[in-house]
Amino acid sequence: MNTVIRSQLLRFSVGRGQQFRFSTAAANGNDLVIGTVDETLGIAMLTMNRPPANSLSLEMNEAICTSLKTMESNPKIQSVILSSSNPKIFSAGLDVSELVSPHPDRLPKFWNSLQQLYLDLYGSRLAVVAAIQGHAPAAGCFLAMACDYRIMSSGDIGGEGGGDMKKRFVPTIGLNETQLGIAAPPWMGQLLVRTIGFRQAELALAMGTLFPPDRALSIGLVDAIESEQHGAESTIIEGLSELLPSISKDQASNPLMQKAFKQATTFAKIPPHARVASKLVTRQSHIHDMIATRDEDTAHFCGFVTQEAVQKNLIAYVEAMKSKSKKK
Ligand SMILES: CCCCC/C=C\C/C=C\CC/C=C/CC(=O)SCCNC(=O)CCNC(=O)[C@H](O)C(C)(C)COP(=O)(O)OP(=O)(O)OC[C@H]1O[C@@H](n2cnc3c(N)ncnc32)[C@H](O)[C@@H]1OP(=O)(O)O
Repeated sequence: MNTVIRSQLLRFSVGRGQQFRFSTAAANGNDLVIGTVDETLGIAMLTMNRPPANSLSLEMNEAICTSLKTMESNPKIQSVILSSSNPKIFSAGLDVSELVSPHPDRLPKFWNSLQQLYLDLYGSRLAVVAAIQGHAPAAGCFLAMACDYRIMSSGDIGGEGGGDMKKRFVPTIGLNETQLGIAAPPWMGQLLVRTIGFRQAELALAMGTLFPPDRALSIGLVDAIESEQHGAESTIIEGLSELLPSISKDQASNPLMQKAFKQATTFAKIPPHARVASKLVTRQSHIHDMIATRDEDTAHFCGFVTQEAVQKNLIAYVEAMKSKSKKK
């Protein structure tokens, strides 16, 4: 957590399938985010790459924002696929270690970076397609909701275990904050209301419901579900392989990724001014409300998270998470 990460754009080359990367001084030496662009098709791919769970730290939030802004600054790019290098986790939401015994200077900075991520993603001029291959709890769900289109994996046989005892892998999505003893911030909760409607959101927020793919589809939390059983070589779509970063090349025959690619291509063909104007019609008021209450929201968050009772819940939650992971 104390590792200082320099997030700096090293190389941004455009053209078919060329990549740009973020240099990070993280202990594991990994790039937090990998971006690729294809100017001919007008689409880009932003792959989250923060093992083990793509949780959102201050540096991760900033890396996503910087990457998105860089893509936006290229007038030839109209849409972007937001994906994960982890085939089972889209994003596990906020990095809980940012919330436990937080440093008083870092906590507001962290929250500001999340607010900025919301503003940049929800208000992006680009059409963003979320390729949700795995779990998307809490702020992972928020990330997906801030996109323009969501495609979720239907889950598959053979996700875990081996031989005849293979278990079915079923990813889930939702704002489960109440299960952690915290509440989703108002703007995040409102995003759920805007996505699935008042009553469904009211219930889901109170219960902290994590929805499996079929339920997420039926309530409109995602727009499509797709199997991840890789198709035959012949079903490979031109351009996708080049757009995938080198760590995800095996995803070219993944039907979910193919669907995301087709959707991004469709978005890229819509006259951009009309598409962006229509996006503002539905999103501008929510963005303005958030900006107007931003400082208040930060103060509220910092006050809420540092309460003794909340810290106690969070510590117990993190311990349970770690012991579950150790038992595997
Ligand atoms: C009344 C007034 C209200 C006002 C409100 C005002 C302000 C609001 C206040 C607070 C709002 C705060 C908002 C919070 C939103 C959030 O996002 S909180 C984070 C919530 N995230 C979760 O709960 C997810 C936890 N993780 C999981 O459930 C699972 O890991 C998974 C994603 C389903 C994946 O499961 P799987 O079995 O595949 O993997 P593991 O569990 O073994 O995990 C692997 C590895 O990853 C680490 N990890 C997982 N999640 C996180 C995380 N969120 N942060 C950090 N690290 C995480 C896990 O520990 C394992 O690591 P390892 O032990 O090193 O292997």
